[in-house]
Amino acid sequence: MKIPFTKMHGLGNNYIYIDGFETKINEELLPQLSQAVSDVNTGIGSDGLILMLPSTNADVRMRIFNKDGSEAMNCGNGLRCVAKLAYDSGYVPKEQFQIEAKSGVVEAEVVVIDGIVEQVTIDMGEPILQREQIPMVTANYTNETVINEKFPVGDQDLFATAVSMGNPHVIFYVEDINDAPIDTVGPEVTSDARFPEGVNVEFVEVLNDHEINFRVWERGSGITQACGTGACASVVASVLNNYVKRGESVTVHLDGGDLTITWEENGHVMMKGPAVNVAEGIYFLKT
Ligand SMILES: N[C@H](CCC[C@H](N)C(=O)O)C(=O)O
Repeated sequence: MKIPFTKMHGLGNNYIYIDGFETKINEELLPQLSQAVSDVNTGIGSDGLILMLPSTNADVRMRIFNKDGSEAMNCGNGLRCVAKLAYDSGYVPKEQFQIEAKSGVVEAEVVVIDGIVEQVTIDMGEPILQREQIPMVTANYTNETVINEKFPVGDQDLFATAVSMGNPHVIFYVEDINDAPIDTVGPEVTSDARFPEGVNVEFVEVLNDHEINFRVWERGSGITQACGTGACASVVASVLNNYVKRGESVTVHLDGGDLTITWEENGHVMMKGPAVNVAEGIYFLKT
């Protein structure tokens, strides 16, 4: 089966995008298709697979699968690229529209310069802070939320802040992002039993009250160049820990570049950043 695709990235967080309006794929094949296309040796090479699909609740729908084939509830970089793809494809001939993710419907706005979508703003909605909804399970806890809570990992006492953007994130603060134990703590915590659905693991260095450095070990994909939902969760966590201010924009420096995130006074988290086309092609699915 020949499958047309577009490879796109948001700050280096790259996915294989399939236009589900044109190409119909048996959805039972999607997890293994994500694994196959993500493989840099035998596939195309990516952090996973994203489908742009018709929606009855919004202008378009996004489904996102990680490199390991697991389906995720949300993807910030993916939403920006789906917005670009939907606008460029002509399916959504307007600059403000809605996208349905598994976690819910978000508002998107594309910034078009000389006919090209360069930047996209997504209203990511409200973060989820109640530990049982993250979900995070811990014995005899006292607070409903998880803010700078002792979180033993091996023989280390780390301190965790947990936030969901529809998908689960745990944030650890470090003195220097270059020393973040991403290769050890990342894989260990992402499948920790205290997170029954797994978790995206973020490390944050606070530079000042409007700038943070950020690295991520993503659930289902490992280290990526950027994580949009993770950047949103990290700004929320930084407000909760009094490092940055509610209602003020924060520049998040990720491996792949910068995102501008604001946790607005109305409770919504706004994310602004680029979406880039890399290539178009045909993938030969062996069935
Ligand atoms: N690995 C994530 C999904 C991708 C999120 C990330 N790429 C983003 O831009 O938000 C999860 O399993 O929840």
